[in-house]
Amino acid sequence: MKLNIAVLSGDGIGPEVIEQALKVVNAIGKKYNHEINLTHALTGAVAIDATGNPYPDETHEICMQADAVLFGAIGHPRFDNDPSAKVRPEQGLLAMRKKLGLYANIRPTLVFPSLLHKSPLRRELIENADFVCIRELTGGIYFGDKGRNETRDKAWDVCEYTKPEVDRIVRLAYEYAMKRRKKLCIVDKANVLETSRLWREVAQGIEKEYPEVATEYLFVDAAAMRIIQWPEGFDVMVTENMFGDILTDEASVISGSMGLMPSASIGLHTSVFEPIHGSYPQAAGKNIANPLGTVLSAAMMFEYAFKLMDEANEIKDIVNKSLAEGVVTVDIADGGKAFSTSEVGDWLAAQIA
Ligand SMILES: NC(=O)c1ccc[n+]([C@@H]2O[C@H](COP(=O)([O-])OP(=O)(O)OC[C@H]3O[C@@H](n4cnc5c(N)ncnc54)[C@H](O)[C@@H]3O)[C@@H](O)[C@H]2O)c1
Ligand SMILES: CC(C)[C@H](C(=O)O)[C@@H](O)C(=O)O
Ligand SMILES: [Mg+2]
Repeated sequence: MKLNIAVLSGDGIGPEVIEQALKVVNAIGKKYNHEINLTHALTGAVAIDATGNPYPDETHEICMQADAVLFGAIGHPRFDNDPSAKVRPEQGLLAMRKKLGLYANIRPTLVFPSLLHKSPLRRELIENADFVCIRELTGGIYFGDKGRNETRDKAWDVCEYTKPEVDRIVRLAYEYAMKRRKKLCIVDKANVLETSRLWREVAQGIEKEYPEVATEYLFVDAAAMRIIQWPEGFDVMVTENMFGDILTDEASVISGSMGLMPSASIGLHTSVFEPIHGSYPQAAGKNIANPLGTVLSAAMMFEYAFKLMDEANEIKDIVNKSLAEGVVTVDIADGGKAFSTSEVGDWLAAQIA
């Protein structure tokens, strides 16, 4: 098969983790006889430096033409520490999500048997945890009107959702739950927010169409608690944009490292596959970042974008093998030998060959 992949490495550790994922993608391509065509494009701080725009039109065109996008991470401390910056790397990520219509961000919480000891949560609490957060990705407070008054001593970010936006993501979550253990938790703040009351109203209508699915409604504060108190109680969770952002970083603690968590963003145009972590600037250029979240995002790309399950499963298997054999970066080395980012990538690719 011909697989045309747009590669947006971005900033910080982005290029380092993407390089490892590409070693794996190329090895899989070779083994399974796929023609892998990679087109690299700029986004984030590097795109601002080169073009003034964090998501240039040319990058968007490349993404639109591709079969899938593999995305590293964006963000740079020089913007994080400058509240008055007019253009920011994060705007590039948001523009990409909006322009590609990526309304559903699928973030599985992965529990690896060989890493149970790395989680701050007790083994018996997490060993059976297996849930997926479906995060709405193109609406809410991220995309509403934002601004300052003339004297710049008042600021606002408006949270908005329309019925069709809620309808499509809740339906997607129900369909997802139907293929799993048929449990759906709808996370909102309907006791306070009007947008959440719209979510609940829409969800209650759709709930009737899925009598086989056990539906539960939780307020986001209670959900945050439940994630660490009883994670195995969840199967599929669906929530709005910002709640999903925060809850999935929290859930990454269960797996043992933020560097392990993959995601798939799907919607109207080309799907994007990216780890949930950021550009981790403290580690940039040091060859220490964990590449497995990006490698597992590549596995999700084979599964969701190309429907190539053998390839996806082989990637997941070799990641499990690397964890079991201790071929891991410092964040999960647990005092044992820590391999560099590139050594882990080389090892994974060599297993496939
Ligand atoms: N999707 C994205 O591109 C994305 C996501 C989150 C944050 N950001 C941006 O990244 C920059 C840094 O943000 P931050 O520090 O809040 O979040 P971050 O995810 O970059 O890092 C938070 C912490 O997670 C751990 N971590 C993250 N990635 C890791 C990896 N691959 N291996 C091992 N440990 C890892 C580290 O302990 C790190 O200190 C900011 O500019 C932010 O806007 C981008
Ligand atoms: C960098 C930021 C805009 C982004 C988000 O909040 O969506 C990030 O935290 C993520 O989770 O992908
Ligand atoms: Mg985030």
